[in-house]
Amino acid sequence: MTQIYQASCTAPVNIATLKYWGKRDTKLNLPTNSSISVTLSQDDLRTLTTASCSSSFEQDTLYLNGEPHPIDTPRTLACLADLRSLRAALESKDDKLPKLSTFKLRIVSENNFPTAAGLASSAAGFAALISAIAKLYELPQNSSELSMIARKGSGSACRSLFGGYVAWEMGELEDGSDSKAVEVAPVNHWPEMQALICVVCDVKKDVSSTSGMQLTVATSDLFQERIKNVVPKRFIEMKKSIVDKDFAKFAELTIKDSNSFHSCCLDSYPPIFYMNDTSKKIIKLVNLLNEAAGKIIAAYTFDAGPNAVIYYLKENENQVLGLFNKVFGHLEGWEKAESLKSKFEILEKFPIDQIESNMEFYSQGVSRVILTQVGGGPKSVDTSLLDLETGLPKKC
Ligand SMILES: Nc1ncnc2c1ncn2[C@@H]1O[C@H](COP(=O)(O)OP(=O)(O)OP(=O)(O)O)[C@@H](O)[C@H]1O
Ligand SMILES: C[C@@](O)(CCOP(=O)(O)OP(=O)(O)O)CC(=O)O
Repeated sequence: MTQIYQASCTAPVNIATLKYWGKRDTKLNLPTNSSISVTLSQDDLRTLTTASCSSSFEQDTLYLNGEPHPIDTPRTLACLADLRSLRAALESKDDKLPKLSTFKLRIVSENNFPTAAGLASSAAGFAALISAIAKLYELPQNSSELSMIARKGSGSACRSLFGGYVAWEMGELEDGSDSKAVEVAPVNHWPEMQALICVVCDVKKDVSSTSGMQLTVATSDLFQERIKNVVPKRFIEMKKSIVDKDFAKFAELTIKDSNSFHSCCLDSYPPIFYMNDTSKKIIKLVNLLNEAAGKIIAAYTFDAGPNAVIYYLKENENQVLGLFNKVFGHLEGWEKAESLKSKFEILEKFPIDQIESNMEFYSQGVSRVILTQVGGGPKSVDTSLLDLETGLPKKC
């Protein structure tokens, strides 16, 4: 039987605290502003990808969650072309290397969370795909270099090449060779960062990020102010807040940036709405919580959809989860917090009567919660999703 070469990697989801919104080059996914994100733990949300190649494979194929998935999209093809050309360069220098760059690829991938549900599956998906192929090809490129390939798959995917706190530097060059992800701080610099995700029940968004940001770039005046004057300053301040582990500052900037991004969506013509009434209820709960605490202990942020991600520190877990468990405690996702529940509390100054008397209203609209935290970057793993006997995805 012809030899099958294979390698597997996992990669995380990242949720931006300073949003990427707008492209200056749609083909290369070059952004109009720099952005910052927190990488979330792969214990809770991760993609596992096995990349394989063989001279016996007749075409490039991708299986996602057990089903064949299109691989011939311009973005995926751009990623594969870059990786193959880096491998070809190695092969041209060393005759002994097998000519993997000429073989067709078979990629098998699984997300352990809902795909295309506004939970950044494309970011984890492209980061895992690039990491697994780079491992298969034994490429020497570092994470920043690989992030530039992931960026061509999906802009935000470039930040999933790192763990911890990550910046995507927008760069200036036309060929995108300076538009890459870099580490702001590793997980262990500020491991106390937690994230509560409220998955809001909704149909698939009707305006994709890609088309939404193009509409904003073309029509929003507010957006010009955002990229010229707001984000450049915020980028520096947010990096500093991470280095200083200044949660109040980090949280304020995160909240303001989510608001600014959604304002630009509303200012687009015709307007784009990603948040819904449930999202607004969650914003209200976070605001009331921070007011009751007398300082910012929780920061909400929303991507191009209604799901809320709430960042908070471990030291405020009982107060933050106490409130959200009160409202959404009936939902799936609290199993992880079982041992903490006895310590959950409602802050004395929190107007809980207001919420309790309207509980039906507040508790509706969320389908599940995910409790997670800051986590590490892509990992090389031995687990393979490929059945070497059949050359097909393993049956789970
Ligand atoms: N594991 C994966 N491997 C390769 N591609 C993937 C993988 N997971 C997701 N994708 C690609 O990303 C697409 C989903 O991206 P989409 O932007 O619609 O949703 P999302 O990333 O989950 O949500 P959002 O971008 O709003 O956070 C999938 O249809 C698929 O093409
Ligand atoms: C709101 C965002 O989540 C937008 C993400 O946009 P994508 O990275 O999904 O867009 P493409 O580059 O077109 O694939 C903000 C962010 O993650 O920074």
